[in-house]
Amino acid sequence: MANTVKIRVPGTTANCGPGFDAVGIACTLYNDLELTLSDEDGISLAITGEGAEFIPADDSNVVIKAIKMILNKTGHTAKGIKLTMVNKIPLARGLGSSAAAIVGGLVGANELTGRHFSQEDILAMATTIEGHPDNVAPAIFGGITVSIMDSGIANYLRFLPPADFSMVVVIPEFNLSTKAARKVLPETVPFTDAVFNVSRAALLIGALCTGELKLLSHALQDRLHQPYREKLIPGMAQVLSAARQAGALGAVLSGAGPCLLAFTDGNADKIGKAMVKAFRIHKVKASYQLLQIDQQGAVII
Ligand SMILES: Nc1ncnc2c1ncn2[C@@H]1O[C@H](COP(=O)(O)OP(=O)(O)OP(=O)(O)O)[C@@H](O)[C@H]1O
Ligand SMILES: N[C@@H](CCO)C(=O)O
Repeated sequence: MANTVKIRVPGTTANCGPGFDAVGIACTLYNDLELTLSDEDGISLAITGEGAEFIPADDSNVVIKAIKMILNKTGHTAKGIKLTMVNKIPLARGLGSSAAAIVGGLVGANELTGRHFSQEDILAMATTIEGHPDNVAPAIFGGITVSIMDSGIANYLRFLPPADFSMVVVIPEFNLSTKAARKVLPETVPFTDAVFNVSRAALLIGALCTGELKLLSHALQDRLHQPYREKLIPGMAQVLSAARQAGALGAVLSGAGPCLLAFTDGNADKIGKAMVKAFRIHKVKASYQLLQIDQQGAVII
């Protein structure tokens, strides 16, 4: 007995400035997975593309963890897992590589074991593995998502904006794990900073829902995580400022970094080049890509 499924999962950009651990956007950058469950004992893994040389081939691999979670919950008897991955999402750069890996494993295993779980169940399982819902929600549902945790349960809102905008992501040549980027965050923040972020996060969702893109210059501001993470990314403030000067609607740290992301309704190449140049001044090699919002989330292909 062997059955196979192919899954495509988008990368995601989380936080979007003030929406720390809550807001996420699915992006047109994808990992492809092919999963086979069989009676033959053992795990076999073939990875090409981003991070192929760093991804573990044992039970510590988050895709395998995700698959096993579904097998355990369904009592499925498969002994063998064969996985082929073609990765386009760079690892540990702030574009949701771990969320895509987890969601790919869950969606694929769910498909092969009889679709016992809804997308909401997948969100709950993915959040348990990832630790926070802001990347896994858009990886599952596509579009823009706002997620909250209530007594350990993830709830979400998913929407598409009425106005067109693109995202210019600048990818530096070094990586930064989410774990390391969370270690620099404080346990408490000043009340004024909390108010600063609550007001901007509310404005951000309002601006995106109504298409009032000119509000993004205010709405993307953040005091909860970016100021603390700046020291981990040489030139971060200058690269974000270069994006704004080149005409971006606003610019932020993507996820936990180190990628930096500019929102734009034009001038994408000018913005990308200005950001890469500003990184270069700080001796950081970087490249840029133009991304749109992915509307589908994870799909079986
Ligand atoms: N395709 C993959 N297969 C297996 N494991 C992966 C894959 N992609 C990422 N990972 C795991 O996830 C880790 C990176 O996750 P991390 O949360 O640090 O960064 P990220 O998800 O890329 O960025 P962010 O969460 O800021 O968007 C890798 O070191 C690896 O262990
Ligand atoms: N909200 C998460 C996103 C990265 O996983 C963080 O900023 O740490």
